[in-house]
Amino acid sequence: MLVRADLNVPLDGETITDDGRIRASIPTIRNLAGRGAMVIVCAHLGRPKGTPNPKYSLAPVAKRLAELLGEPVEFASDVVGESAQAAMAGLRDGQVALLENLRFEPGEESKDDAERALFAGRLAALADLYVGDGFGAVHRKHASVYDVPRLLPHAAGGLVLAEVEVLKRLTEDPARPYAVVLGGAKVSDKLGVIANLLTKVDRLLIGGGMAYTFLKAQGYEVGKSLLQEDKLGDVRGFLDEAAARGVELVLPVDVLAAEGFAADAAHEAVDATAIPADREGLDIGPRTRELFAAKLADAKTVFWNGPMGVFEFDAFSGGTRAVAEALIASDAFTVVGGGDSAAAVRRLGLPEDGFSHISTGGGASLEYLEGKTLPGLAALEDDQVES
Ligand SMILES: Nc1ncnc2c1ncn2[C@@H]1O[C@H](COP(=O)(O)OP(=O)(O)OP(=O)(O)O)[C@@H](O)[C@H]1O
Ligand SMILES: O=C(O)[C@H](O)COP(=O)(O)O
Repeated sequence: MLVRADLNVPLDGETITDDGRIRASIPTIRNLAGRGAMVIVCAHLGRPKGTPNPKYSLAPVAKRLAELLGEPVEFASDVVGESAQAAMAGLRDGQVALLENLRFEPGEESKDDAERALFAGRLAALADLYVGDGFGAVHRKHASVYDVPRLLPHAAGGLVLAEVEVLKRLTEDPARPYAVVLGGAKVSDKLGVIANLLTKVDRLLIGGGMAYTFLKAQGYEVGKSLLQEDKLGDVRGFLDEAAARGVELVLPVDVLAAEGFAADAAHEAVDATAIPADREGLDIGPRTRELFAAKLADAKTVFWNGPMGVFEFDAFSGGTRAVAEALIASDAFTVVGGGDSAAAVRRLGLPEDGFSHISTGGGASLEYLEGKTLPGLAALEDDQVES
């Protein structure tokens, strides 16, 4: 049985700094192994772009998976090669193996259908059943997510089913005001969802690395902050659209401007309209924290994706903490989505049960909320196609 999981966890060298996604994957793997299946788990880590790279090896994840399962996990040092074949051949009923990072193979993410299908065929040949349980990756039209379930009898895993159930509540008649808070660093991915979100929400709060493209689009300088120059035109369109629809688009009024990207970088709070040219915005400032908390206080539904700053550095974690605390204090239906956002909540020592739900998917949840058909979910719903 091939299980597509999302084990894309943050690493510091070989140390896993947050194992939330591995923990979230355990119940499905344990359930299947417990019922006697030979379980081959496949997953990606980071964005190695089609070539093997030890920095993105899943080896540390295999070790942690074994610890959490309390059972040995055979780790294959390739994806569909000799090591994977040997791991498959050696599996006994109830045993678990993990393949090396799917994204070491160019076929996994290829835009070319034939190339993807070829790789999918090799992956599918390792098993005779497929379980899609990698919720965080269901928005990717990748071989292991989209093509393999077309080749094998398939089912959705428990994690995917549980995530979809919660997100449905956000799409079907959410209690209003409905606010979405966006941040993080995957700016180009996430700018794409804004156009659709503007048709659904009452308030959109933008912080994190995403905010600087908005500030620049309004004509302000952002110094060395994260900037998606090629999206400035789109962002100007979002600002107009929000105004036309009466959606409140709330941007930072101040930021922590740092001398460089480092934990101990000298920094000060400056107006968002006056970021010095040699500085980099690494967190929202104190006035913005208050503003965002006020905008969240009377919301009845809140979805939050993406940290407000570089929370991995203590000095720049205050904005993320403030948003998290505002959600914890509110009586709204609150959902946090995203590997890093969930990791931030745990790293800051905040109670996970302070939120209605913490989702393992960032981009995946956002695209679901947009009302899009997600390739990985569509593939699980489709009738099986003969290979
Ligand atoms: N102002 C900023 N400048 C640079 N990086 C930032 C800034 N604000 C936040 N980040 C970084 O954004 C990263 C998280 O962004 P990402 O978009 O991946 O979040 P996520 O949606 O929770 O995760 P995923 O989409 O992977 O599930 C963190 O590592 C954080 O340091
Ligand atoms: O971290 C995530 O959001 C998922 O694991 C998907 O990763 P990706 O954005 O690199 O496709």
